[in-house]
Amino acid sequence: MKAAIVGGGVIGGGWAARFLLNGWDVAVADPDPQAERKITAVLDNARRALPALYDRALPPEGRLTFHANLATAVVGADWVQESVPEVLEVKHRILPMIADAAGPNAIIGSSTSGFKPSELNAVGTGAIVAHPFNPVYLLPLVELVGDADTCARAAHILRGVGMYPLTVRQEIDAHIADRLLEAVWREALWLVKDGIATTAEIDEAIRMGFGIRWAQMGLFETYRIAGGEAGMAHFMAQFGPALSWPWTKLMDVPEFNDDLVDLIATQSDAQSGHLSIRELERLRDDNVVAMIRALRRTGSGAGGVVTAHEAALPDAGERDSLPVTVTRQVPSSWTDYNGHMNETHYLEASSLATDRFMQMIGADADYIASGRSYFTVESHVCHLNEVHAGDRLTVTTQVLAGTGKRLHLFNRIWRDDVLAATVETMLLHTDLSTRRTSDPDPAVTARLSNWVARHAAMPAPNGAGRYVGQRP
Ligand SMILES: NC(=O)C1=CN([C@@H]2O[C@H](COP(=O)(O)OP(=O)(O)OC[C@H]3O[C@@H](n4cnc5c(N)ncnc54)[C@H](O)[C@@H]3O)[C@@H](O)[C@H]2O)C=CC1
Ligand SMILES: C[N+](C)(C)CC(=O)CC(=O)[O-]
Repeated sequence: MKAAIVGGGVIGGGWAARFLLNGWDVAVADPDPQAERKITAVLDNARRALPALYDRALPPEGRLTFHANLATAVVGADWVQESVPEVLEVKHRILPMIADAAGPNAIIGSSTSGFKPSELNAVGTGAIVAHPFNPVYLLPLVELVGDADTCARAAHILRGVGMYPLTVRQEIDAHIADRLLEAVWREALWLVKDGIATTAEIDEAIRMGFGIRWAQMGLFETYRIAGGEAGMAHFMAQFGPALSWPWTKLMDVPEFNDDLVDLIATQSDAQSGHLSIRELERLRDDNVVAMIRALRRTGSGAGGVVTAHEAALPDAGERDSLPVTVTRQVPSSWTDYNGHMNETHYLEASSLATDRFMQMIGADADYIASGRSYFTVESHVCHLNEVHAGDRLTVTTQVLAGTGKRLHLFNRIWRDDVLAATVETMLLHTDLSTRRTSDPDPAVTARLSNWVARHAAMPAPNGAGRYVGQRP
């Protein structure tokens, strides 16, 4: 699949990373001679952040090309994303050029933050609004506005690259999310202009309180809880009257002039000027990754999107006639003061492989919910080669024994073609209500026996049965 990105600035760079790291070829068209350098910097950040959301490897990266000529970039693309500046005349000039060069089935999305499809298509290009959020390679939301069939096709493609398409029922200036953001932005500008708060104080007011709430429940569910046991009706009854109190200045906007720009920019420099934009991006990305990973535990918000995308990634197949039970990229959070993957994560990778093998023999989530599982009783890790952030790992699982309650596995952790570690592990089938060992369900035993039979003919792995300190 090929994506063309027209306009490779902040947002175009983010789109390029999102498609590229999901295996698409990406062609970028931007007249700025600095565009390639800037996108390379965004990509460096995206490569350390996006794979860290997943417990499985994303597809191999696609091919990235840069083009001075818009038509060369667009030709043959399945998706064209216009991301030029938010100036209607510029979009009106670029969109017909895209439509002329694109194939009839290509989706043309515009990143516009505020223009309606009817405004964009006054020049008749068939574009839809596909409005993303910065950083596009991490945040799943894309607001889709426009022709229903095109939006449905677009939604399918966006889910395939791990995004969350939200189709806006009716076109409106600034769609849904930017109307909300704009309201907060206007009020914040008033607070700074009137000398009530600094930019830093306003940011603390957001991130120490409601900012944390919104990532996991949004506005309405949060306020439902705030109504106490009587829920939303009580919340409305209590705070409804406040709408007519002088809590808000949203009806008018501060005059946009040089004084306001100077005031905000000076305070912002004092607040964050000690860090470069790329450093701030990395700080933001690390925090966002950690938050989305936390949300994966409950399936809330963006966490549920990543989990669903991960489940749809293709199976890894076999290696050396053994099932590949894990493929994943090493996140920087797995590395330590020695500059390589910390020992805990070898066991984590092996544990993920064992979980996958349990699923393959039918000891899956439903089986565990029915009160039966396997407990690990012993593991032995051999560290053979170093692993670094960004390396791709594959883990294979060999069954050494699997009769009765016992499940004896040998997981090999590969860094490309290098054997990085082996983990030999013994598990016992357990009844979760008595917490005592028990025989597995006959269906699990039967599946396991098949694997035992397949692996019985294989030579015993080098290193199986080793103890600490043993010479090779
Ligand atoms: N920055 C943000 O937070 C967000 C921006 N957007 C939208 O994304 C679009 C782009 O915004 P940014 O990336 O922030 O702007 P930007 O200024 O960072 O990038 C715009 C890019 O377009 C390029 N460009 C200008 N004329 C061009 C042409 N004729 N052909 C190809 N490239 C051309 C420029 O060289 C520049 O690299 C806007 O419509 C904006 O509303 C959407 C979501 C968030
Ligand atoms: C400021 N903005 C209107 C360009 C913001 C957006 O459109 C979305 C975002 O990422 O905040």
